[in-house]
Amino acid sequence: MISMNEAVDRVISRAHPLPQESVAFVDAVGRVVAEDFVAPRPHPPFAASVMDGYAVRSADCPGVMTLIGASRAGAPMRGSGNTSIQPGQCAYITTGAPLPPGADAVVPSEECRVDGGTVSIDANVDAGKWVRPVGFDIKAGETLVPAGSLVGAHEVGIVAAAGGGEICVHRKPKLALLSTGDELAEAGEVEPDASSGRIYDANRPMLAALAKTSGVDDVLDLGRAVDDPGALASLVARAHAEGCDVLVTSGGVSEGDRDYLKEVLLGEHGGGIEGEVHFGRVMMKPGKPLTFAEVQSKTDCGGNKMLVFALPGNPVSAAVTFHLVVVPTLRRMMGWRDPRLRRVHVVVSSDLKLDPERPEYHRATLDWQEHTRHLPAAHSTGKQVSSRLTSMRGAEVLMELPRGPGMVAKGTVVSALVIGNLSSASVQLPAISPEVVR
Ligand SMILES: Nc1nc2c(c(=O)[nH]1)N[C@H]1C(S)=C(S)[C@@H](COP(=O)(O)OP(=O)(O)OC[C@H]3O[C@@H](n4cnc5c(N)ncnc54)[C@H](O)[C@@H]3O)O[C@H]1N2
Ligand code: MOO
Repeated sequence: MISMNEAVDRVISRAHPLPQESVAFVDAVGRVVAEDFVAPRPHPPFAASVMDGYAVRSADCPGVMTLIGASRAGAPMRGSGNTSIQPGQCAYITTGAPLPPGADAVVPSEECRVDGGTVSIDANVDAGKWVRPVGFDIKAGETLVPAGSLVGAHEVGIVAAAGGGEICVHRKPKLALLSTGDELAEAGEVEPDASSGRIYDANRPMLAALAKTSGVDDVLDLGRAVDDPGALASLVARAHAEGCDVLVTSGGVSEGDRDYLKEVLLGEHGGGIEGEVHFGRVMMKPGKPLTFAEVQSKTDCGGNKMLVFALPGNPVSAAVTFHLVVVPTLRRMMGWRDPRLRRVHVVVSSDLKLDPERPEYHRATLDWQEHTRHLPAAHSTGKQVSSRLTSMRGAEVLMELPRGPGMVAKGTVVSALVIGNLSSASVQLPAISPEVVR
């Protein structure tokens, strides 16, 4: 059986960045830039004041100057005849307004005495003081958003400041989702009778939400399928025919007499598809039967290959394996340069029993406490059985625990993969001033 690290390597080696497309910059949030976005013009496009005050010729200061006009943001100084500042003259100016020709500095209004039509300044003023020259913030031709960057709100603002336009980004993958199992009922539907052996489908809504939080919005919902090989084959074929880049299924990949998915992916049950299963078991917990395959049309062998992740049916196994292998795949297709989950070090906050047979991804929430110094404390989410989905509640990391025997003692530092949004993690540290850091 391969290790999880080997599984991730195999998956990433078969996921390729999708072709690029141009989108309006406001629609590029969450996308990865495929070609550098370069500033077409400088910012500011004119020398601009940093303060509300008076635009002067520095050589005139200290001194008394005649006020000849005003330059306001959006309303540069204009006038009949000569609008440039001559020796002995100055102009009122607001923050962001163009510096009038002839002036080379700005003096804040608090440092000026205004008396009718004259302005007195008592101190020396350096040329360039309180002025942002042309291109001070952004130079023309400067790379504003380099290829490989993930576009967020700040990048949108930067591109807007440069005049907006289209950004060249990688296409996002189209993902199909399918739950399998005779026992599944749709959440929200009438409660199944306990004697029917039916349970609600937790995986599809959860995986759809995980796809969304991973940045994928084009999702083909294939619904729930009964454990019938022909029906499964035609649904896999449909996902391929509809141009899905990735298909994620759950259930039906273990050893039961109705676990047909591996055979279906190999093309043994029709549907006009054939496939290659790259691995069908991984030495890890939870999610040992995790299966990864590539499927293509039998009649068009040179056509697109769809990556298929057949996740185990147990809901925790489905969630954990989605994070471990599907998220890096989606990231790679969206153009991420480093698509792997981020690894951090954490301090275990209670004794944890190791699994004697398989390395385990133990779910935990984090909090930063003074006594753990610079590392966060990781609190187990409790019983880790793969059917107990509440062990995923609030989970921010998957601690990478080795195979047993024995335990990991409270206070031990272990590595953990980040699956949550750490900006909402519980942080209890006092602020540190720079002197303390030194
Ligand atoms: N003889 C063996 N049996 C099992 C093995 C094994 O190695 N040998 N592996 C076990 C492990 S580990 C796992 S994990 C499960 C995975 O099995 P499947 O992927 O075939 O999943 P199912 O049997 O279809 O379902 C397992 C479990 O999960 C429930 N389930 C399925 N789908 C959903 C859903 N959409 N929402 C909520 N719950 C779901 C299902 O009812 C079962 O209880 O196999 C072990 N067996
Ligand atoms: O690998 Mo399974 O997820 O232990 O139940």
